[in-house]
Amino acid sequence: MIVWNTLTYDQQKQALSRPAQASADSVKEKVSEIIRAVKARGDEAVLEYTRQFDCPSLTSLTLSTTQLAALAQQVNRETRLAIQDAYTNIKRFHCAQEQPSVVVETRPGVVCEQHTSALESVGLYIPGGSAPLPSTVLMLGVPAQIAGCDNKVLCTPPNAQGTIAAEIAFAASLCGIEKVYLCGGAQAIAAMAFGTQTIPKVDKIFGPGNRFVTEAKQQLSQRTDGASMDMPAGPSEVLVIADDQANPEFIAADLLSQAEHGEDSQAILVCSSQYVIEQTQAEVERQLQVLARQNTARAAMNNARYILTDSVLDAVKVSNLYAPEHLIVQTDDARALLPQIKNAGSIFLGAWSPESAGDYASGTNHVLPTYGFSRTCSSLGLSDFVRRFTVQEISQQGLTQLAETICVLAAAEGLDAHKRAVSIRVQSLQEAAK
Ligand SMILES: NC(=O)c1ccc[n+]([C@@H]2O[C@H](COP(=O)([O-])OP(=O)(O)OC[C@H]3O[C@@H](n4cnc5c(N)ncnc54)[C@H](O)[C@@H]3O)[C@@H](O)[C@H]2O)c1
Ligand SMILES: N[C@H](CO)Cc1c[nH]c[nH+]1
Ligand SMILES: [Zn+2]
Repeated sequence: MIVWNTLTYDQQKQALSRPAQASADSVKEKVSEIIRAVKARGDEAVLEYTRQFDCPSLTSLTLSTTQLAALAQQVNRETRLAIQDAYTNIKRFHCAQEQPSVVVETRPGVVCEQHTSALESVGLYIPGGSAPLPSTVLMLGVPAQIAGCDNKVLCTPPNAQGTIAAEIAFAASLCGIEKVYLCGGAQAIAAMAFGTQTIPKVDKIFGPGNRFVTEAKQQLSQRTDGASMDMPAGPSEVLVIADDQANPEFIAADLLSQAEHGEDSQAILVCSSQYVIEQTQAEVERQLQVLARQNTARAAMNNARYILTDSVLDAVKVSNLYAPEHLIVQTDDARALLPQIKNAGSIFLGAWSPESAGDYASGTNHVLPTYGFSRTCSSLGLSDFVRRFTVQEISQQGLTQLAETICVLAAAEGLDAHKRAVSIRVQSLQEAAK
């Protein structure tokens, strides 16, 4: 247990350091090598890496529409209904995010508009290294479908048998996704950014992934021949703020729910009660015993932090410093803390709002910024799948009214041609009026 108010500034930084960044340099180098290979050799390189990391016997990167439909058929009724229910809630929440066009007459005859249009071609990355994530298909596919993106390209790593989980195929079919490719990791991101003989080039790439995926997104977003990216959404993080009223069993379950994603997941409890921290630690140990992914969760819990603060408000300050992907608030009046919370990808208020609800079915998006990027990046939403553009239409009267302001500002900037583009019009109006 870490007692926050005894730490120096450097110790506080250390207490909130993220495990996934430790090996960043070797990951950077490996990812650069993969990107270079995909750029130079296209499909051949993607296939080579996919054989190396995912499926040694793979012969084709494509999953045909017939194969996709056959896989989707294999999903049992219970799972099918659950995927459909989650789809409905996610669709309801994301449909409500639609932005109406803005039309404003800033002064008579000067009409300014803002509209949106769907991105034409989007790449959806669905993680599959450690667990296939059909829920992520919904989180990316639903907003892409609502926005009306014409081209939806999905990449996900194949399993050792050279195929994908039936649930991924079913979720993809619900979202109207027909182009599915069997590749993962940095090679999949590079393939969608550059385009290969088989995999179409896309304008923007979405989706979470491990450190190789996240690094590839970062590197490719900085290249003129790359693609835009949604956000850095890497290894899962959860931070729980709790007080002496919180239930240690619930807290432990929430910490473990993210720890089981991967060894580099991070779980942090910041709590104003030493008793609750100690009970939670004991409970984590008890619950670990029965988890199927006990080894992964245990390894991640080695990076867990239990931080004792003087008050709940101090706990919020610690959380703001860390800027977690997910923040769960299990305190007496959780909503009352909301105005103090500055940085968090998605916030879960109260004892009955576990993070798993947002991961699967409540309706919010589970693709969220990690590594502290929740300070500046938003959780994924409909607006990420559209671009905004403005339109203006100015009448003779409108331009005449604006002319002096424009001409004075253009002169102040020493840009004569700008000034002339207005004055020439105003003069023509004055001459016509003579
Ligand atoms: N932040 C979010 O919104 C969010 C949402 C869902 C999942 N996640 C995270 O996504 C991650 C999924 O990771 P995953 O590993 O299960 O699947 P993944 O699909 O992201 O990664 C698997 C791929 O990693 C590549 N890879 C593995 N070892 C490699 C190596 N040594 N060198 C180069 N490439 C290598 C392989 O190409 C493989 O196909 C988890 O960390 C999970 O926490 C985050
Ligand atoms: N918690 C993950 C985001 O960090 C999303 C997820 C998918 N499936 C289960 N959980
Ligand atoms: Zn999760």
